[in-house]
Amino acid sequence: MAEQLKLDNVAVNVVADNTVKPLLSGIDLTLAPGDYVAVLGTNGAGKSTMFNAITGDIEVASGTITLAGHNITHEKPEKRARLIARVFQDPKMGTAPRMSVAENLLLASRRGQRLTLASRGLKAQMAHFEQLAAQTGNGLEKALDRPTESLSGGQRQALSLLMATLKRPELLLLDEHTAALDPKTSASIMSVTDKLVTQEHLTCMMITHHLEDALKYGNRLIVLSQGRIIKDFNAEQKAALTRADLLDYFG
Ligand SMILES: Nc1ncnc2c1ncn2[C@@H]1O[C@H](COP(=O)(O)OP(=O)(O)OP(=O)(O)O)[C@@H](O)[C@H]1O
Repeated sequence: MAEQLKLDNVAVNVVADNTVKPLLSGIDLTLAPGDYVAVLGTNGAGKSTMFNAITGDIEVASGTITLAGHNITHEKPEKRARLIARVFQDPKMGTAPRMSVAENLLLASRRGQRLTLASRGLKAQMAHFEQLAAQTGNGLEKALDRPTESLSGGQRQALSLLMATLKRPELLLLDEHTAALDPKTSASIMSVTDKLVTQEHLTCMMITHHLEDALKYGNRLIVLSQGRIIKDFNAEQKAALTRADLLDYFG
């Protein structure tokens, strides 16, 4: 199997009150290119810590992390950010508030390059940005000149997703990215997410507490508990799962 992401026996510890507390232990996970994995687990199970270990926001105590053929285990987060895009729960996290939607998209299109906001560059890209924004189905294309702080949470999260995927990431990490949205907006952001991930065949992990979304989207589903992966369902097994099966893991 081709390997896009491989976590090999990854452990993460923190020291609190002079004792070592394991946050992640023995994490083994291999994703093929295009794998789209729902990540479930109770509060505190270690889901965000696993993402932090991959992005370098927390150091691993042992084990190795390989992404697209690069051993990134000890690389700085800034360097990994060229390969990894992450969308957070808070719509304010992903965008620069005073800059317009189009300027944010231009920045995202130049991720990893030197930043110059030449208006010529912006003009040349406007038609492309309009087309991209229209895909999200929430009027974002009519707001290209507006500062992102004036957008709705849903529009802002749609923009965060476009920015995360504009320059194809080797890995897309979605960290409860619909949790702060109302049910209708959340459903619409999930459908944009699904379109972007499947059309572009992106390798993606999505933390969610919405069991329906975990069942509906993606070709794999993993469950974390107490810092370990306790279940890894493939597409066939996932298709046979029910909400009740998943609820058992939250007992
Ligand atoms: N930097 C840190 N220092 C100390 N403890 C931490 C640190 N980061 C996470 N933890 C602890 O590790 C455990 C796992 O946290 P994590 O945020 O990964 O859980 P989670 O599965 O994402 O939970 P949630 O669903 O609530 O977001 C929690 O008990 C948390 O308090």
